[in-house]
Amino acid sequence: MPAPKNTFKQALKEGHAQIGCWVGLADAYAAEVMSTCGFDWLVIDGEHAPNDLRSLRDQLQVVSPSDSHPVVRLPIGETWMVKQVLDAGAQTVLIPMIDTAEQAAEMVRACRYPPEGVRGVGSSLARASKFGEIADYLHSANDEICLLVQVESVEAMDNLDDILAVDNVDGVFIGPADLAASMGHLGNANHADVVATIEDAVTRITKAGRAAGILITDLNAAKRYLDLGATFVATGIDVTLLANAGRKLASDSKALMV
Ligand SMILES: O=C(O)C(=O)C[C@H](O)[C@@H](O)CO
Repeated sequence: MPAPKNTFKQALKEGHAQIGCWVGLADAYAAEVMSTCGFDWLVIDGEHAPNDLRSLRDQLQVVSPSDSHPVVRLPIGETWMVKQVLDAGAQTVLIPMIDTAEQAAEMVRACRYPPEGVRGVGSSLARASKFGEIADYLHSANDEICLLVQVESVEAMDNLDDILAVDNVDGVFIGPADLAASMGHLGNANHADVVATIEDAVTRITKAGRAAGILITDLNAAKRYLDLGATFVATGIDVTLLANAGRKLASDSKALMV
């Protein structure tokens, strides 16, 4: 029995657009709620949400059985972190702050067992292999891992063509907030220069035959990027959805007393 088919990776290969959402409440119960919403993918955020390996695992356990594909974002691109989350059962990883082709190549190696890579062998202990039940996991896992790298700096944009030339990078995600900060527009991802850079990057990624992704909560902008060829587009954040809905209800409710 081989490693489970990564249907998200397959969808990106076939150019089928996937709509996703950020999951930052760092709680399995909340992640399970989000997995019932109908998103094609959910980012279990280990970078900006208060997650650790156990909470990432817990959320993988509740999201994996759903129709929403779990994508685990690491805090940073460290080989040992990739090893741990892949063993915990993540099949798709999102690596932030990738600025060079060398960094991207290092993450490719981290995702793959030897001889193609350096992923440590511990499948007999790993949830990924169903604790050894998947007898052929070691020889089938590489092809079912989906590596998404984030380009979100001026340096990354300068190096984008080199990053796109790295084999076995399955998708390139643009981080608008960090890109804006890197461009000198901290907090203003809607700045015309930032938007122009994003549109250029989506076009270049798509022309290179790679999957382009982004997180953008403005649905008009999301449509624009989908039209430019982006195929993994997240349009919301659970934390923001909850906070904004709560604030509006509190305000509307208090208005009843005026
Ligand atoms: O830079 C970005 O934008 C992203 O990478 C997404 C953010 O990290 C996400 O937390 C929303 O702000």
